[in-house]
Amino acid sequence: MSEADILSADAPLDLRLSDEELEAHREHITSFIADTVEAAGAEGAVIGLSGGIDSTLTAFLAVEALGKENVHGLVMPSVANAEDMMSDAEGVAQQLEIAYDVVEIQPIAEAFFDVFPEAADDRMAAGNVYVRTRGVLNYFVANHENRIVLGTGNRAEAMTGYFTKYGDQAVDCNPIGNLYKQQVRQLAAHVGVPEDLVMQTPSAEMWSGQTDEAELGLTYDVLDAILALHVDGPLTKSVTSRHLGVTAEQIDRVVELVERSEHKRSMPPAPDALSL
Ligand SMILES: Nc1ncnc2c1ncn2[C@@H]1O[C@H](COP(=O)(O)OP(=O)(O)OC[C@H]2O[C@@H]([n+]3cccc(C(=O)O)c3)[C@H](O)[C@@H]2O)[C@@H](O)[C@H]1O
Ligand SMILES: Nc1ncnc2c1ncn2[C@@H]1O[C@H](COP(=O)(O)OP(=O)(O)OP(=O)(O)O)[C@@H](O)[C@H]1O
Ligand SMILES: [Mg+2]
Repeated sequence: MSEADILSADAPLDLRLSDEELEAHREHITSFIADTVEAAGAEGAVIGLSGGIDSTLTAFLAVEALGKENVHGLVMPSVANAEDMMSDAEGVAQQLEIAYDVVEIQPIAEAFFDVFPEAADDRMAAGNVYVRTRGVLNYFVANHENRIVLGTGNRAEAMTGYFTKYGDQAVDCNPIGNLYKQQVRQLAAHVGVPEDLVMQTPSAEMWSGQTDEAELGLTYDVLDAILALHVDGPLTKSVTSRHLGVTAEQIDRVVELVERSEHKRSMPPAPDALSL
């Protein structure tokens, strides 16, 4: 989009896609999933189901792309998960009629906590253990069943580094990785995800009461708009601030999140080869 198009839009925070655009995304993403599975010579996909909107939408699209018999869901509760989220996750698997397992990860995480008890009280370090444990289990099943692991990361999370390095980002592909969070909700509603799941408060559930927006210090509407118009788009900081009605500090915060998380989006670096 050009700067003139952006500035003439009525609702600056609204990254709404038309029905035609949503349908194009649906077809593009389902083809992507089918092609990725085929290119891997795999027989289907594994996906972690949290009851949240990212995994629910990805599961809906995966079933459309691969057929329900080729998607295996894993629901992996820890003590940090709300019970209603876990029953929502099972409800998604049941609605889609896919095979799924419920794997309690608390005992696995406790084995890690026991060997470094001093780290177990650090909620971020401990929360990342839950996330990485789920990644290990996804690959355990994928290796055994010749499946690929579907990631559920969206564009706002990828750009801000709002994921656990080698945790929920340790996947084979991210079908919704180019959609901002608002667009994830729109596409979810479009493909028939139940309304209560579409409107759920986003949470990583690494500790009780965690929410994405409180931790990020930004709502997804503001975050998406700053990413789309300023970081991905052509608007300068001052034009973005005036156009969106956001503060310079909010823009600085987003830019800082993007810059600080560069290491999460690239392969681990090594020094240049020395020719001796
Ligand atoms: N500049 C740099 N160059 C190379 N490596 C660097 C680095 N800075 C940190 N690191 C490494 O990265 C580690 C920190 O990264 P990491 O382990 O990911 O941990 P961290 O980024 O501190 O925490 C993960 C964040 O993602 C959020 N999250 C996680 C999982 C799911 C979701 C969700 O939305 O569902 C959200 C979570 O709430 C938290 O804000 C450091 O311990 C260090 O090993
Ligand atoms: N308890 C869980 N069981 C299985 N998978 C999980 C669980 N918690 C998280 N995951 C996986 O980690 C992914 C990242 O979590 P994230 O919170 O970003 O997405 P979400 O829960 O699907 O959506 P939302 O952002 O609305 O909370 C999930 O999409 C899911 O694949
Ligand atoms: Mg979640």
